[in-house]
Amino acid sequence: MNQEPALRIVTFDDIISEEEMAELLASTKVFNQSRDQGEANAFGMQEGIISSKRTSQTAWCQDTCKELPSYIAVINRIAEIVQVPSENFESMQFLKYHVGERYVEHHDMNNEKDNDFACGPRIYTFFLYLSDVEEGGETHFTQLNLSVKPRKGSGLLWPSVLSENPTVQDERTMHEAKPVLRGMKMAANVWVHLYDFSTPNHWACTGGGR
Ligand SMILES: O=C(O)CCC(=O)C(=O)O
Ligand SMILES: [Fe+2]
Repeated sequence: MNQEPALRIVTFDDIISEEEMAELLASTKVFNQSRDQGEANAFGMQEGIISSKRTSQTAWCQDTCKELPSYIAVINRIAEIVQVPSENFESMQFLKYHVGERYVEHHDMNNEKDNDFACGPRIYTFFLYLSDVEEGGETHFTQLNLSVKPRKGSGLLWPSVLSENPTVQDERTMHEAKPVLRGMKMAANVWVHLYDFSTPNHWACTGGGR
């Protein structure tokens, strides 16, 4: 019998505390215009291109940010939930959306070329909502007709690949960030790869410096 493989999208309350949010955001003052993943060169280093699809601002948790007790605690919490070692995680990426800003429909596993990278494709997204939003700013799964409203401190986990074959994109998790209509949206991505991300990312792997 041909059965649709299972798909679980899970929400978590209070996955990050007020104090942890404050510590992480205080360490990342520089937000840049969001970039997309451009073409990869021969070494697997992707070009970052200013995005027309994503009008938010982005900042990466880097260097001392990654040594903060809050960062380590949150990352360990996520590793425990997804049962994947934190070496397979990209650094946390913070997002800030003002009124009118959004991210159009896309998939977090770019395409099956991501399998060519040493770190493999992104298998999960663990998304953190770092603010409430007065109106708009939902994460909307376009194929599933499912909208998640930002709630400060909550988390959302979804897969980007099929559990029975993690090299194949799960097209059901196409999604968009709806425009913020009132207020401001702060959030963060933690992308989880199939293989070790930290070691190959020293030389080149998807996600480096975007
Ligand atoms: O802001 C959101 O709700 C989703 C953002 C997103 O999909 C992304 O950054 O890849
Ligand atoms: Fe996304």
